[in-house]
Amino acid sequence: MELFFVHLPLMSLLKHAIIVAGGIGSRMQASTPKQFLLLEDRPVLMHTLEAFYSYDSSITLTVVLPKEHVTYWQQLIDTHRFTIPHQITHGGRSRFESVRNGLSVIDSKGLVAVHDGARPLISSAVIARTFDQAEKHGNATAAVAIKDSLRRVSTNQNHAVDRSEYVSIQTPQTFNISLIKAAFAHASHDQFTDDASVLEHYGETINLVEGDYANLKITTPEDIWIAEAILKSRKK
Ligand SMILES: Nc1ccn([C@@H]2O[C@H](COP(=O)(O)OP(=O)(O)OP(=O)(O)O)[C@@H](O)[C@H]2O)c(=O)n1
Ligand SMILES: C[C@](O)(CO)[C@H](O)COP(=O)(O)O
Repeated sequence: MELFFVHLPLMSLLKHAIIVAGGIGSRMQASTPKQFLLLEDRPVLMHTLEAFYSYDSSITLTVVLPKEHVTYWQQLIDTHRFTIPHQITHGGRSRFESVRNGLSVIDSKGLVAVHDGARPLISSAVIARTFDQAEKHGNATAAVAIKDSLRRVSTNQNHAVDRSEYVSIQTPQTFNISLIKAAFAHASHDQFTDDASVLEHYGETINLVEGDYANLKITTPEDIWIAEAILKSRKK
């Protein structure tokens, strides 16, 4: 008797992204939180959402905003005729709390990319890399090699350290949803500066993938000029 095997295509897991934009941007020293500042013709946060939507228009987008800026964001949506679908939830006092709030409104299984709203230049290639690797390993975090020399500083001294032992961590940080929710539920404090650290604290090994130097985090005023220069160079 002959047996026939039907090869079904592997079903891809459902994709979500939480875009955290719940901070106040104190280091930018602007009157409006940096995620709403104009980068060329539209707010930083719109560039970020467009990047995820152009990676995959079927992705579910959750935006975390400071509660007191939700109305302002809705006005910006009208002004800029912004049509990318997304749900909104409120931020917390720390980035950790904002991500946790974002996770709490996602009730399906699959993969979730957590990304800083303040990283508007993220490429489809880096987003894809984190989703592909998270599908295989349960988590994937974008990282780049350090370009500067590094020194460890203490009160009265400083010492050179070997920079090849370090990488600079970016977002997206992409996870199996059940796993990252369990890690956030288990966390004993809210001072984690990123989500991979929350998962590591839960006992998992972090899987690094190649990020992109252009995926800068808008943090201080000159970052806006640099981001605009990068956008301009992409149009050439
Ligand atoms: N309570 C917070 C703090 C930060 N973030 C978001 O996390 C990302 C990275 O944080 P950071 O660059 O530090 O933003 P801010 O906290 O806004 O900036 P600052 O530290 O200069 O005040 C940003 O997109 C920011 O909006 C957030 O959603 N909720
Ligand atoms: C998540 C992050 O962007 C990875 O580099 C970074 O840790 C955020 O840190 P911040 O102090 O909130 O800017």
